[in-house]
Amino acid sequence: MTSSSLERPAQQADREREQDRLDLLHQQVGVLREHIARELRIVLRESTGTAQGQVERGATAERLTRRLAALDAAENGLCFGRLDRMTGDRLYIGRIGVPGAEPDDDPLLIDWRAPAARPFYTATAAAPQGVRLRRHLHTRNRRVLRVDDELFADVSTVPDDIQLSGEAALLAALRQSKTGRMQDAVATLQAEQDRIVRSPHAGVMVVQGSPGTGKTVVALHRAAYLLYTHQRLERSGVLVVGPNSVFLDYIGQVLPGLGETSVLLSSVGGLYPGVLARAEDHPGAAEIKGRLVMADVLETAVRARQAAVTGPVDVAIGGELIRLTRRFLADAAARATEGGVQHNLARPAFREAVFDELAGRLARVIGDIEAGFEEVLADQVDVEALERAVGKDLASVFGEDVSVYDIRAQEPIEFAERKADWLDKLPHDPVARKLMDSLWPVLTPEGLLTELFTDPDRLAEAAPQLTEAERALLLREPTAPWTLSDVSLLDEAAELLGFDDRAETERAAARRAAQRDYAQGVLDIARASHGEDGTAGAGAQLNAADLVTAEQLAEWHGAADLRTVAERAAADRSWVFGHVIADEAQDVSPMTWRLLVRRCPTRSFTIVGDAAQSSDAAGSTSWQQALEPFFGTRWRREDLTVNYRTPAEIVSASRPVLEAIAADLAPARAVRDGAAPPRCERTTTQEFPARLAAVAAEAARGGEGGRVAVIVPSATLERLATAVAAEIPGTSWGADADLEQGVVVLNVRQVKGLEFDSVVVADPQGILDGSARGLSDLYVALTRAGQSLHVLHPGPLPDVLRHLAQEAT
Ligand SMILES: Nc1ncnc2c1ncn2[C@@H]1O[C@H](COP(=O)(O)OP(=O)(O)OP(=O)(O)O)[C@@H](O)[C@H]1O
Repeated sequence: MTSSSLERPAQQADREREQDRLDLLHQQVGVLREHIARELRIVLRESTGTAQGQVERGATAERLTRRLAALDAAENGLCFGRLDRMTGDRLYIGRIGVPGAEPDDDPLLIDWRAPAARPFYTATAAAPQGVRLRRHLHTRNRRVLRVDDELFADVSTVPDDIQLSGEAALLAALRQSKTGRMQDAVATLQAEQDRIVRSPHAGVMVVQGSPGTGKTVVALHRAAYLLYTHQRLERSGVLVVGPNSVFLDYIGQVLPGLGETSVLLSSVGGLYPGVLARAEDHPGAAEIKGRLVMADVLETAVRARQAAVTGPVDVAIGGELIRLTRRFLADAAARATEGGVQHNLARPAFREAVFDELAGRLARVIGDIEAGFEEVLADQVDVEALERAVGKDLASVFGEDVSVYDIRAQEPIEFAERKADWLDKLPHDPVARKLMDSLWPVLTPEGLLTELFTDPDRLAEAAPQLTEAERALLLREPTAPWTLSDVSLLDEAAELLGFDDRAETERAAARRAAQRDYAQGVLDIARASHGEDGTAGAGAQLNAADLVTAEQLAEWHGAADLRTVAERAAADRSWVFGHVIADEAQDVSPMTWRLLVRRCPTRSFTIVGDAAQSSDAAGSTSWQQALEPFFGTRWRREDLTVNYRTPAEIVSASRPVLEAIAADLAPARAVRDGAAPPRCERTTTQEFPARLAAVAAEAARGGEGGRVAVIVPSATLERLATAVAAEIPGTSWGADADLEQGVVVLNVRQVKGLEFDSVVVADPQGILDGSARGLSDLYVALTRAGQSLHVLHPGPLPDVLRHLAQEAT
């Protein structure tokens, strides 16, 4: 590969000069920090005032705390670049912007997201964009270790291969051993990535790229960029959705490291507040639950709980048998839900209609009886005497407040009073309450789904569109855990059912806890800003922690909701995000797309993924097909073309698998080569677990502190992981795997989006046979390695990997 520019060796004098600059920057950040901490202490010291004042102070404290957090986050690698322009001026590029000491001074540091910083990522020898020199500063613990320069002046050759910005810095970043946590790439973003990160496109953008092309890098940096550029997003927040919690752990540090707190990272299983689904369905069940038709199934299931009776309903109440006709109930149900009112919200209207009918009928029936009495009595008996005689009995039948006086009252007044009387009583009447619970029960999403999937009759009634075999796949035990594919159904059900008290109560409790935690956080920061030895910093008089406890502060701020945007959004199903970023989006099911669009009705989406890596039976292999129902044709596609993760030797190993998925697919070009060719080894079924453990141990020994993944078929994960753990203590595996351990054992679903220095793919045929999209799964497994790949197969090698055996012999 040809370099895009001429690099010159870093001079010691340059390094020293840059060290001076870095010292100045850190000093200025220290001044800023002390200034903000002092403001925060003043806010905390102010005595309580009006409720409005408290809210405003709460908001100010939150803003200042966020600024302190952003300064903290920028500490490592504060400044990483310099641009010298042809015009002679010079810009330093870093994680945050740092103003000069005086208001009129030029900024000391430009935020990487500012327009002025752009040429740092996009200038090339062919199109230098006014840049004469681009310098990368490599720093650690506030020390400048090295500088790499690219001079764009006097370049006589134009590159004919991949154009890399800051090639030396990029390759140095890529050579580092993996830590089990993704690092940000602000210092080395490449031009094609930068274009997507900064895209002004407000609608739906699909970023397609082969494994290792930096789709996740682009997605996360785009979130940070959008938050920087669009202030409004700070209030509404950005939602980043990933495939599972191991993946979220892997990427979890990137955005806080960039100082961003308004981003909610969630796995698909965590998108419904109050439930963290981890279990997986049978692939067949997952596929069915992901179909859009499930929205109709749930709607039918809800309707079946709305007075959907097959005949009249007889109610034994008030000593009478009142018949409610099917027609009456259907009309009342239709009126209650008119205009799309949700089930639980429609219940009061339906109840009012039914109670009104019951009360009227009871009042009339009793009125008729009494009128009959009166006629008979008027002819034959002394009414006054009878009143005295039966008054007691009537009261015992109809209640204390039905007096004999009523018998002689005027009919309309009498009827109205009796009806009103019943209307007061019915809400407390056990028969009436039971009637309502059976005709129109209050439903929770969890209850609705449990009933639906545990009762074959209910399911058959709600899902006539599914075959009997399909319905059988959906049936489960009442105690079965929620699965990943249940989450979008729970959300859909919540949408149909409407407000649910229980969730609100939980939310209020979470809010109180968060306020306490927040208050403690404020105090911790105030304490830290006060100086490690407990003495006040320049100009400071009091330490907030000396003044108030976390509880007092939480109470004092009670009127304001002090949680970060991400925390508030996480607890609120109805939160509307300003932008949604979906990673590994090829696996998102239609029902989950429906949920995501509800979270962002303005349809501002960045969708990143690789159609060839789709292993979810409910996902899609075609963007057009997957997105059309939700976004029509209003989306734009961008492609990433360079593979940063996998060396060329490993890319070639996976190529035939990719071609078997679809003949027209080609892998992205690898930025590196020179890795050892992948190893392929056959073993026997008996020896397989022990041999796998030995191969993993060998990879761990050779990895120089790097990370090793053993990727196995789901069906044999437990057994094989146990064998590996017996050989390598500390081996971690499964849905809770700790990626910071040297060796992890995972199935393909768990390994999605991750990367390791060395990868052992165990039993490729088992991986192929493990799902309907086995080829895509095998492709994912083969493309996780940054340094070395080993394939171990008990039994014959699958056809798509034959070339490995030939290369190995
Ligand atoms: N500009 C860059 N600078 C430094 N490292 C980069 C850059 N772009 C990508 N990388 C590195 O390349 C690797 C692959 O990136 P990433 O995980 O974003 O790829 P991906 O396209 O999401 O892959 P997959 O499809 O497998 O999920 C990561 O280690 C990432 O840090």
